[in-house]
Amino acid sequence: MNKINESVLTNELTGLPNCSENLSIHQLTRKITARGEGHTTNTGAVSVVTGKYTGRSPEDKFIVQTDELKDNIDWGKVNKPIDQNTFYSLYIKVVNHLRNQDEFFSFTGYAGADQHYRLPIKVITEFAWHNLFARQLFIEADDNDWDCGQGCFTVISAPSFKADPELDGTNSEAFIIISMEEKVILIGGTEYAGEIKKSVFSVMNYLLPQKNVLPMHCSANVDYDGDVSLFFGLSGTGKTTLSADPGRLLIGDDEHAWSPNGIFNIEGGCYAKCVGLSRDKEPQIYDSIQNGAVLENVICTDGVPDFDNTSLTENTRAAYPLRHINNSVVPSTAGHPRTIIFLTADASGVLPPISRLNKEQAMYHFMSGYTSKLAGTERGVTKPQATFSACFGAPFLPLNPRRYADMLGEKIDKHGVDVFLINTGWIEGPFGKGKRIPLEYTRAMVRAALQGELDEVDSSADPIFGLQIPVTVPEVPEKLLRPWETWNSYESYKLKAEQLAARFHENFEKFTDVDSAIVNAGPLYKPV
Ligand SMILES: Nc1ncnc2c1ncn2[C@@H]1O[C@H](COP(=O)(O)OP(=O)(O)O)[C@@H](O)[C@H]1O
Ligand SMILES: C=C(OP(=O)(O)O)C(=O)O
Ligand SMILES: [Mn+2]
Repeated sequence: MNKINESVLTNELTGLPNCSENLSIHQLTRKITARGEGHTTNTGAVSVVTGKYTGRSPEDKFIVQTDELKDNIDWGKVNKPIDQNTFYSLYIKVVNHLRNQDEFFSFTGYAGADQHYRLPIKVITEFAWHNLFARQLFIEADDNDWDCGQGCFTVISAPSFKADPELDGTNSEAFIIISMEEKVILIGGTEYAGEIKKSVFSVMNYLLPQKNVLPMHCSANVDYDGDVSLFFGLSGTGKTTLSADPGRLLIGDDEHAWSPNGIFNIEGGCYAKCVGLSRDKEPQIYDSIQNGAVLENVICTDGVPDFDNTSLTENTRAAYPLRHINNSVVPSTAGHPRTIIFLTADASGVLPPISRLNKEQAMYHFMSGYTSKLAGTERGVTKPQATFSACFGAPFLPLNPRRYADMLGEKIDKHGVDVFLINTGWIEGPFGKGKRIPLEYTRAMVRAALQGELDEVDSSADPIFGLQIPVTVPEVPEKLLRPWETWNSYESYKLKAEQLAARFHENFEKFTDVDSAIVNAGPLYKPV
């Protein structure tokens, strides 16, 4: 028996008279307004603010270190160890904190749309709105269908419980602690709902590889002939935006897994960034913010959201279930991908807007995970910050990135997948300095790649990065395709590009024992 069961807290939280279980969307919405947690908007969404924490807090995230995990987890800056006793004493405090509330909430459902691989989860929250978030983001069980099976994971979220770092062994008042052994995720001190979904994703990134399933930080959609595409990318690179496509069916916007049977969504809902959201540019996302959706940190006046107001954060969010998008696939499973797109938001304006990757380049760029952290998603990031985030999702990977990369490589090979690198970042030239490449052009490039329109198009070689750039893409100004032509001077382009290439090489040094063909698929330019 484990320590939690032995403790005085044998009574589970659920089952207590003050625990409201599996309330409906309507009931939760009423609770949220009655308890003063938030307001409803003109479209029936719920609007809440999260206070101090408006993005993820990576410094506050820990994994409980046990003998079994010692050699399995890739310990370091992302996966910081915390000892079992520290976890247990904090767990007891948090549970008591919840038990002492007049009311708290519980949702039972699943992570994983494929019945063979799904993980039963329980999300126990102090706030009604976090429970609505969980209901919308995870997968609902059919009535009476929920089966804890071989082990349910419990997420406990108690934002008003603030840790004392000195006493409790945390980094700050906020903490996100994962115990794989106890199957518990303990969250306190922060109200940002993204912690709930991304910590479950971290758990899936640990569990699924054991079942020979590859978890992926990507969105997914499928055309009407069944051709599946994946869009990998770190936060803000366009997974949610670009996967919402009226011409294709949405499978999911953020977390998927690839099994021997095909792909499946880990979640049942989407979590879209809302900064600058307009019906004109992103109609599907805009129209999903209806009854039961949750708006986080969006300023509303008389119930009308102002998506241009970033006074609380750049990282404003909307959470809604997949069924709010009319062309979505629920249950969200599909076949093997035919095309994979790596999204990168290059802040230095030197990566081409689209290039085709051969197999070795695909591996090289997946392992590198070059992009920028965008303002707001992580605490302390206020402007685009270049980063190498392995597998385009380093913050969520408990295992060594090689595990995931090797699995992806095998699958790309086996299924003959086409891979493209698309830069959704900042470009020099025609649209003004410091502007992101217009969304309409990125969409046109994605369309061309997915419809096979680039298969017959010649390509030109990128002089610094060695990427194959299509010479033309329908509906995209030709000049935009080759960054060295958009810069005012070739020399300044070259300098910047060489600097970035050098960073690629430097970052890749951490990968030892890699096939030389993959190492050589990096940038052509090498610093002397
Ligand atoms: N060229 C572009 N491609 C994709 N997104 C863009 C582009 N230009 C601006 N954006 C904006 O960037 C944000 C992308 O965020 P999102 O799709 O939520 O990323 P992710 O899901 O990867 O975190 C959206 O707010 C979108 O409107
Ligand atoms: C929710 C997050 O991810 P994304 O922006 O990819 O949706 C996050 O990183 O906190
Ligand atoms: Mn997203």
